[in-house]
Amino acid sequence: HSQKFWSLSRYTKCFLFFNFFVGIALLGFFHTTSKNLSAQLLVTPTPCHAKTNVMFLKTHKTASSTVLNILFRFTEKYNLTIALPADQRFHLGYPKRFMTSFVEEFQTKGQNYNIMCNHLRFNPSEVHKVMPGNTFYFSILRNPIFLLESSYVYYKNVAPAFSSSKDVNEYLASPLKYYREEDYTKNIYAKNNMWFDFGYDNNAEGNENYTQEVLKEIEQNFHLILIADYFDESMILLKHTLCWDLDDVIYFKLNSRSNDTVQTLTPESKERIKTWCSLDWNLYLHFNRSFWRRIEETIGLEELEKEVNHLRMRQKELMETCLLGQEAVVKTHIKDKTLLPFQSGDANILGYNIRPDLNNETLKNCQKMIVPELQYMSYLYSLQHPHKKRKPLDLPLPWSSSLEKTRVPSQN
Ligand SMILES: Nc1ncnc2c1ncn2[C@@H]1O[C@H](COP(=O)(O)OS(=O)(=O)O)[C@@H](OP(=O)(O)O)[C@H]1O
Repeated sequence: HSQKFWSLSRYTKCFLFFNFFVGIALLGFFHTTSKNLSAQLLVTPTPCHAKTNVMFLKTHKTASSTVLNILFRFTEKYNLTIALPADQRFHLGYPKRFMTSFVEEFQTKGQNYNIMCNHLRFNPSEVHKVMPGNTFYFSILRNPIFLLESSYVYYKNVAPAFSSSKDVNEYLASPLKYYREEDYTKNIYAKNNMWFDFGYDNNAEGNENYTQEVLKEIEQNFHLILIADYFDESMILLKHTLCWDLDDVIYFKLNSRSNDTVQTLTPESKERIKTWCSLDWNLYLHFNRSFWRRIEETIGLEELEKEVNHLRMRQKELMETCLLGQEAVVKTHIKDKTLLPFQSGDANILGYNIRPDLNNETLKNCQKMIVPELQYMSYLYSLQHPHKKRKPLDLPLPWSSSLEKTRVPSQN
């Protein structure tokens, strides 16, 4: 064969060589194209279904009211059922460990709730009786340094450890002077409050074995732990994990304070919080690490940044549409008193004013983004339990004045 080939004319040989190289080039082209195609098929996410059975453990002073508002709006948008506090209660029995009897109509509804998200102290066996088997469990943590300062101001009149000290720095200089374990139920805000909310002993000795065991248990009970200090990143991770739309996690920051009611922690105080609240500190460090690991393994940092930017753009757009002045205002500047957030301790909790020129539909959507927790919960309660006595809330609700005509919980 090789002899035959060499006896061919120069032109024929050139022609054959040319064909040979074109063939190789085409082969290479099709090979890479098909490789790209199959790679594309591999990375194209299989279409997912939005998860609608969700339990959120609402921890204290961790941006959890903002998450609650997101979940309340989601409940309404998809016509879901929600496990709300029974009778005249505003919480699901907190600080008692959760019991099914704290839920309105549990006896008749059984395991037929989609959402549960009001304050409760976690108690897995009882929570599991209320929520369906395929429920998604998540919660949120905040850096204990900022959390403790926020709690100090907000629970100043509730926790004896706080009310008996002058300010947060004085408290942290010698907490044992003010913190008495006998005041157990009222002092929960003054030491390892997140640990307590997850159902554990906030006064426990934090040895390595015990801490690791608790962390493992929390990992088994919860599918996701968000971090309030990276709230927007948390919302993107939540959206991806639950297969929700971007608009489902757009929010306005709720329950924040005026700057003049924020106390400045000294560097020493900041260090002391790490030891005084060492259980919470370890909890935070552990889940902050797993939060970022999860992001890297799923969304990736580059995509995360893109989506966080989208979220902020959409949030800005909605703030321009909805809000007068486009920012939170102090309580005395809130014009519509039905939108006044609950005030507590030394904190001046901020609220919002809605633009006066909105059409009905937009007005309603905007109001839902800023209506404070107690008002929104009472509204959902009267919708889901129309035959029950209304929650004892003084404030009529902006979009259903006929439903709401009852009295306020006392403000301290
Ligand atoms: N989106 C977002 N990002 C970051 N931080 C936020 C957000 N929303 C609320 N917050 C801050 O969370 C604090 C209120 O927490 P909670 O709503 O959990 O409080 S409560 O326990 O329900 O009373 C409160 O903290 P402080 O202002 O330090 O008190 C809020 O400012």
